[in-house]
Formats: sequence, C-alpha cells, structure tokens
Amino acid sequence: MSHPTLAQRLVDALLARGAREIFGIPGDFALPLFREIERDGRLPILTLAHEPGVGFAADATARVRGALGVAAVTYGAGALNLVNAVAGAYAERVPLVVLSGAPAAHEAVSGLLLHHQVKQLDSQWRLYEEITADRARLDDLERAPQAIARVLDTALARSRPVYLEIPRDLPGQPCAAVPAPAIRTWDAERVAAAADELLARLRAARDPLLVVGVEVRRYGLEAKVAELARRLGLPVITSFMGRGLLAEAGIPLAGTYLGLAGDPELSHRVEHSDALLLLGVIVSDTNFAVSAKRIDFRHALVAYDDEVRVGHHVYPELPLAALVDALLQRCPPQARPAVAAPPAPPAYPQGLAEDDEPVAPDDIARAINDLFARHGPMPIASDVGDCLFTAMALRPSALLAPGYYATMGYGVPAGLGLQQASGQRPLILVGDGAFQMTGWEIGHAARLGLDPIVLVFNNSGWEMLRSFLPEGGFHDLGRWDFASMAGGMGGDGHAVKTRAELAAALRKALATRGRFQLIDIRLAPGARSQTLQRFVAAVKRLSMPEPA
Ligand SMILES: Cc1ncc(Cc2c([C@H](C)O)sc(CCOP(=O)(O)OP(=O)(O)O)c2C)c(N)n1
Ligand SMILES: [Mg+2]
Repeated sequence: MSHPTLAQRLVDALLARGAREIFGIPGDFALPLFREIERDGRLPILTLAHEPGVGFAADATARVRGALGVAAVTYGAGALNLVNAVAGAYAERVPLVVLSGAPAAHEAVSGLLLHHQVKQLDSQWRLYEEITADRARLDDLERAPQAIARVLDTALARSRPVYLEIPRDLPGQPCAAVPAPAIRTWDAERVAAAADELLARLRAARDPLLVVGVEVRRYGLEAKVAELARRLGLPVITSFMGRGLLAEAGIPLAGTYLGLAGDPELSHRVEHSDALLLLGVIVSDTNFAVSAKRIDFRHALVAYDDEVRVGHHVYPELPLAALVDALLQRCPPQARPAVAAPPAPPAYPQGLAEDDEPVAPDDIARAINDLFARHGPMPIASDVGDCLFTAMALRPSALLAPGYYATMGYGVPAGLGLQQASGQRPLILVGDGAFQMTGWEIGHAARLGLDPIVLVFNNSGWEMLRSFLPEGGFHDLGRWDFASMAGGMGGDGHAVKTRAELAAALRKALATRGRFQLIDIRLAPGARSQTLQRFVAAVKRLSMPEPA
C-alpha cells in the first residue's frame, strides 16, 4: 500500500470541511495536481472555459452549502484571471479555497525567467495576500499538513477565501495526515454578557426589528435565526444582500430593506426603530446608502464578523453562531413577548397578462411569481444589472447574487455551481452585458449534467449605467441574438418580445429537462424595473444637496 500523497491529504482535508467538487482550469504548473486529484477520484474536477467562471461557480457551491468551495488553477495567467472572483468572495464573506499550481523549487532557482512569471516569482503570492484571509505555500512536506489545516479552518471560521500554492513537483509526494477540522472556542462569559445586554435592549424597545444578512447563511444559521425571531416575536427583514435568506424557514418575512427604493412603510420602520438588531449584515452602501433617514449604527445592535456591538459596547471574538445559541437559550419556546404586529408581508406582483404588449422588466417578475405560485419556488442565481433589481420583486426563494461587491459575470457560472451543489434546477437572471462576459459558460451545462433556465434581460446595452448617466454614448451594445446561439451550445433558445411569448417560453422551458433553456427577452432600450427607477431616483435625491 503506497503512502498517501500530498494531493490525497489535501482532498481528505477539503472533504472533511464540506467540499464536494473542484471547479478548475489546469496549466502545466497545475497538471500534476489535477492528475493526482483525478487519480484519487473523491473530488470530481469540473472544468469551465475561463477562470472568472471557475471562481464564480466555486463561490456559489460554498454559498449553497455553507462549506468550502474550491477553485483550482495554474500559476500566473490562471490565478491572476481568478482575482476578481476571489475579491468578490472576500467582500461577500465566502469560504472559497484557491488551489494554484506553482513552479517547483528547482525551477525557481534556475536563474531563468519562468513563463507566467510577472514581476517576481512571488508576485502572485503577494497579490493574493490582499484578497484572502490566510494563505500557505506547500513547499515543505513536513509542515504542509499543519499549514493546510490552519488555512482551511480559517476559511470556515472567517467565511473568507484562502489560498494554497502547490509547487508542481510535490502533489504526488508522500505526506502525513492533515489534522481534523478545528473546533472553534470562545469566551462563554463574554457571550453571556452580550446576549443579556442584547435581550435587555430588545425587551425594553418600542419597536424592535431583526434584519438578517449574509453571515446567517454563511454560518448555516437560517433555521436557528428563524426560531429566534419566532420566540422573540420579531419581524424579520432582509438586507438587499440578504434577499432570499430564510425563504424556506417558514416565517413571514416583512420584506427587504431598500431605503428610498423600497416599500416606504417598511423603510420608515427600519429607519426609526429603537432597537434594530442586525445579524450578519454587511453595513455597506448597497445595503444602507439610500436611506431617507441615516441610520445611526452607534445605537443599532450589530453582530458581524466575529464582533457584537451594542451601542458603544464592543464584544470581540464572538462568533455569530455562539451568540444565536446563547439568545435561544435565554428565550425558551414558550416565551411570547408582545411586540408590535409585524408589517404586512409585501404584495408580490403576479398575474401576468399574456397579451401582445412588449415585455418590461416587471413583467418578468410577474411571470416568475406566477411560475412560483404554480410550481413552488426555484433557487435563483442573479447577475448585476436591472435583473438584480427585478429580483427584489420576486416571491421569497434562495437567491445567490453579488449584491455588495457587485461584479458582473457572476450569474451564469454561479447558476451552474448552484445546481451542482443543490441538485435543484435554478433560474439564472442575467443582463445582455453580463452574459457577454461569462454567459458562454452555459455551453458546459450539458457536459456537466446541468440544465438551468437562463433569462437574459436583453436591452441592448448597459441599462443600469445609462440610468445613472443618460447622456453617456458608451452604453450601447447592439442587439445580440442569444436565442440563436443556444442551440450551438447544447441548449434551447427562445426569443421573446411580448408578454404572451414570455409566459409560453417559461412553460416550455420548465417542461424541458436535460438541456439548458435560454429565454432571450428582447426588452425595449430604456425599459427599467420599478425598483431600479426608485433606486436611481433615491441616489439622485440623496446626492443632490438640499436646497438652501
Ligand atoms: C466586471 C464588471 N465590470 C463593470 C461593471 C460596472 C457595471 C455595473 C455596476 C453599477 O457596477 S452595471 C453595468 C451594466 C450591466 O449591463 P447588463 O448586464 O446588460 O445589465 P443591465 O442592462 O440590466 O444594466 C456595468 C458595466 C461591473 N459591475 N462589473
Ligand atoms: Mg443590458
């Protein structure tokens, strides 16, 4: 029996921390790693066309499972192509593991400049420091097991990307076992003090509200947070980025906070609450910039990134999971504190008129809500653009989207990762501009056994930007015929202009399995969702100085 190799030990450690596949593109510096992982056979390698797609797909698997997602690339051109997706994972708290091939030790001292090398041989190593929570170069087989364990445990504890660099002469070398996943510890007394102070504030409040954000999903806390909301009788609101959270938790969601771009009554309540509990919410401009009344976070109750702030009190090194458990322990199921009735759940647009009127973005929301009402919700991967604003009008369902880092190109690859990780057929919402970036990854769906339904918001341009700067002459992209291209990539294309055609195409797409479906929605240039229009109006209003 041969001794387990570095690659096998790495696979052991990734499996033990929830990884179930690797998305990747090899290169000569990574071929030995790919070969050893393929020989091992426990983590399938799913290849795509371009490293941004590899990163977005792996990111999506991590978001779906609340575990490690893995992207494997070659040194230089591959790993640097991946940077934007890793940066997005860092910003949005995703435990993405980057495995990069690298030159062998003897090559590094050859005195030659190596292909794929940038400035120095360790330029890539230094670049990745800025977009990861930890990293290790596995160039010493004695220290590799501890390094792998430390880096992968950091990815899970901090819910951030990490980086492992593997010289190409080592994947097949014998290596000792990697320690099991570390069990997180924390100061129980500190957790108790934070929980007591939070509850005292909530119970004394006139209108306590709970806003949930991405960390609730990343740390697998949706069911517990839903139970906590139930026991505390707290209305649950999602942040813009947290849209889709608790969708399957069986509690009435009061809606998504969008400030001036959202439901006025809900926004007013959030902005005037005297005990706003933010659990796992990124306090960012996309979540809170368009507030009519600036929320004073000094008086909010904020639990984010291993810290709890209650007014000016700060409790450091306090994992969200520990806080939620402590709060649940203090709120037995029978407690039913009386709080103001939750705001009525928002009315979701539905009942699409199947007529010959041209499709507008809000018609797409109606058509999807009708579909969800008939067949139940489907998970959604959305790109950036008006498709994401349109998604705010959809009935609750699991939603993956780069709502804070806001990179385009996420939607289609993330939809592939979403279906790979969940086994559920997803809807993918993507604009024509974003599809031109990474939409072509859909051509791999058939080979990977995936069949998403892609809705392309084809408005012939960068409409979201045009809404910010109408006079720009650089927003036009021309009208691409995506429907015609679908067949050549192993799917079915449906070109639709009218609302009746949209409804028919959705029904046909839903009924067709085993081939991706691409619904190419020909929107009139300038057509925008209500939410985007309100968002732009709010940004303009807030950026204009109040008249003296
Ligand atoms: C990788 C990348 N490049 C550029 C941008 C800037 C940008 C937007 C954000 C503001 O940064 S929204 C947008 C236009 C999107 O066009 P499309 O996909 O067709 O969607 P729609 O027409 O619905 O807007 C761009 C170019 C971005 N977010 N991500
Ligand atoms: Mg567009």
